[in-house]
Amino acid sequence: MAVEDGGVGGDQKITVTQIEGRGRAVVASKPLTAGEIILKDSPILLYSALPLNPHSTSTRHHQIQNLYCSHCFKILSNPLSVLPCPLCSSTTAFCGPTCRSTALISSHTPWVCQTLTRLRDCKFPSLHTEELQIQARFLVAANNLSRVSPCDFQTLLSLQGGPSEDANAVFLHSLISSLCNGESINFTLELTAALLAKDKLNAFGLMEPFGDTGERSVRAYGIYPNASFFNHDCLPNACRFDYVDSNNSADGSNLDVVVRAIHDVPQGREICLSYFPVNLKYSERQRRLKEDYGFTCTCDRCNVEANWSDNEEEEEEEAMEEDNDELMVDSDIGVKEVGEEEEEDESDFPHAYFFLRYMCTRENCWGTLAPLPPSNGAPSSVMECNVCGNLKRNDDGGGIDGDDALEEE
Ligand SMILES: C[S@@+](CC[C@H](N)C(=O)[O-])C[C@H]1O[C@@H](n2cnc3c(N)ncnc32)[C@H](O)[C@@H]1O
Repeated sequence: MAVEDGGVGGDQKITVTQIEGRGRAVVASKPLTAGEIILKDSPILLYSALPLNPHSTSTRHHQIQNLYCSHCFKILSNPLSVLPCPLCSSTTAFCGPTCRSTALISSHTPWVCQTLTRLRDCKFPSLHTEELQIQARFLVAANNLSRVSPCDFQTLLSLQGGPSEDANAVFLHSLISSLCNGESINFTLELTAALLAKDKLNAFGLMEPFGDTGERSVRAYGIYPNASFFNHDCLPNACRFDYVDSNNSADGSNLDVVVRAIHDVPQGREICLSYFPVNLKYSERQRRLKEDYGFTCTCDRCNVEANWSDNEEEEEEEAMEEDNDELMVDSDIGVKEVGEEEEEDESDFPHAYFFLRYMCTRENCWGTLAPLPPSNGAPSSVMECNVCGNLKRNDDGGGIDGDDALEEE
């Protein structure tokens, strides 16, 4: 394992290392305590997850159009301070003068404004899929980045993902080139395809607040160059938080992502995130990792579950849906009530402990729990869910009781 550089973001808690078969990987350069902040990272590029023409897709999108600041992506809570874009006022709004003036020279330049308006107005039926519209938004943002911040654009180019045959790239490349009438910089088809691949492999979704329906929808996508180095594990030892609506937007820090250790991590251990909710079953995880990220996962959990029968997979899923109170490992049914006999071989389901301790018990949430950051080196006994934000006290006697839920901050 060769160390590529001395640390990420000047923080010597972690190093980026090349691991055969996994590419670049983040490794703990010292022992990390549960809850410790491993990385705070700011985006080099952000774009809305709303389709260009919300009317052409779903009512939900129609309803939430213009609910967010187009620069800092905070909810527009004060209608009196909302300012429209001077050029495309009907589709773009900002939470105040600071976001508007910053956006006009960075994320929403006149070129972006004009190109998005042309894309919205164009009548290509093939642009009527949500996927293409969101990819078009990304390509416009990436093209703009190459003009306003060439250095960040080079960073984007350094991320994982190369050109491949991609029908969407062919269509979007020709569409954006024709709409720009030569005003687009030299984005070749190959570069367009590579950028779309980088977006697919590296973009993080900034999620809508957790709703009662349990539906997880994305508000915006961001490219976080350092957070992009984390590889995937189906039982991660770190998870990612964002605080778009609660943190300060004046300095852009509301858009930062924070990666925290879920439990203690020894020096030299690779630090991994899960690229999706941990409750997905084996076949679904393998399918998504292959189709979306191009690899076959061979993590400890997958190695165990690869030998399970379909029945066992379904039983694990059912077990995770049960109330998690007072459950223990059981090799046949995944989990069992405390007090039942414990004769079975726990190696068949070694990750039951993870679900009991680190999976949010709120209905339909499936978020991951990590302790709050330690204070004076002592680990916190309060766990925070990275999806719904709930705080729960961890009694450390095994298990987290729903009755211990704390008020959300
Ligand atoms: C967000 S990038 C992670 C950093 C990447 N390894 C790099 O070199 O930049 C995602 C890509 O990393 C690789 N990767 C992530 N997790 C992996 C794993 N568990 N096993 C093998 N490859 C993995 C895959 O190529 C995936 O498409």
